[in-house]
Amino acid sequence: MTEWTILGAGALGCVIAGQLHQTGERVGFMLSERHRGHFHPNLDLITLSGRHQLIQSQPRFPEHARKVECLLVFTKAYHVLEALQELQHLPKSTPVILFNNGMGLSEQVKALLPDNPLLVGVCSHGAMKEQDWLVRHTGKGDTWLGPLNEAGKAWQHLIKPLAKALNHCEWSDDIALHQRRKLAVNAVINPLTAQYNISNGQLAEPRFKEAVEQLSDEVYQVISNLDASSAESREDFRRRLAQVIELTAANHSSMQQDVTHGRKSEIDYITGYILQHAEGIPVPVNQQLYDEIKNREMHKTKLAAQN
Ligand SMILES: NC(=O)C1=CN([C@@H]2O[C@H](COP(=O)(O)OP(=O)(O)OC[C@H]3O[C@@H](n4cnc5c(N)ncnc54)[C@H](OP(=O)(O)O)[C@@H]3O)[C@@H](O)[C@H]2O)C=CC1
Ligand SMILES: CC(C)(CO)C(=O)C(=O)O
Repeated sequence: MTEWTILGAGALGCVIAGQLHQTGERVGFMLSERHRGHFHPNLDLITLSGRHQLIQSQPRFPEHARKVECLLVFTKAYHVLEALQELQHLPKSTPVILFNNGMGLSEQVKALLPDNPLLVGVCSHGAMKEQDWLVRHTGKGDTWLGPLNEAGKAWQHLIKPLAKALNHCEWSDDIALHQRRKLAVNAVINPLTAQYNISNGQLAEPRFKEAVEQLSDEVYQVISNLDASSAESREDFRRRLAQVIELTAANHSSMQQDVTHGRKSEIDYITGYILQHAEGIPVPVNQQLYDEIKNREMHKTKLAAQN
């Protein structure tokens, strides 16, 4: 049986590890330097039903990379390249699956790991880290898996154990389509909730109607222009967006949480991707939100450096 190595033992990585462990899969964590020399308790996962599930796992560090059989990457988008670069002994035959939100990393990962089978996972489960090694599964979702390069196409069979563990996992030869659709939703919900410091559900209030409409129109135009042949209709996009807002109404988006806690956000890979691919389509609301969130990040970094 293949062992799944989770690179990025944060909220989502721990939830997926817990789900895999529950169905009898072998799971290991590849940890960051921050954890070296520290005590590693068992992972405590609070399931959707509120039960505590303790997961025993062998901690690994980059020098153990040659033993990795299948690598699932759950770091934030801005840590993916750095985290992969540390795994110098990763076998060329090991499949690597990227689960980060946002887009714009594919070409750099392909250049970094030209021989490995590369895949993308698009996952809409919800997860929240309550403290180190205490993680809550906050919502069930779908998972799509697909190839990022030619070698990745041979790994379709991975969907079977993933579907068993995660409730749903389907293969898509056009995984970029699923990435773009998720990006479009994130590009509306995340920066607005971060900027106004609100929960996802508050976006449905009348005071945000105009902002949501303007931003979703800009995002829709840019995303549909990327591949007109697979574009959904504007109405379908609006319906899907409203559904996510409703289903995650009580949640705070990842960007809202990052910005309020003074952490770096994934804005460069979400709104930044929209700005980079606008190709002449006017995107003033995206630009304004991008500038404001980047300013706040810069201000927090300066304050942290002074302290
Ligand atoms: N949380 C969610 O509900 C969802 C998240 N996503 C996406 O999944 C990705 C992960 O999100 P989330 O789990 O919330 O993020 P977290 O910040 O909770 O977890 C990221 C983890 O990556 C670890 N990490 C960073 N650099 C390295 C490294 N060099 N080596 C090993 N580990 C490293 C961090 O380690 P440490 O801090 O311990 O050093 C941290 O534990 C993001 O792209 C997010 O947008 C997608 C869908 C839902
Ligand atoms: C779907 C959404 C907006 C749920 O909060 C999300 O993916 C995120 O917060 O990054």
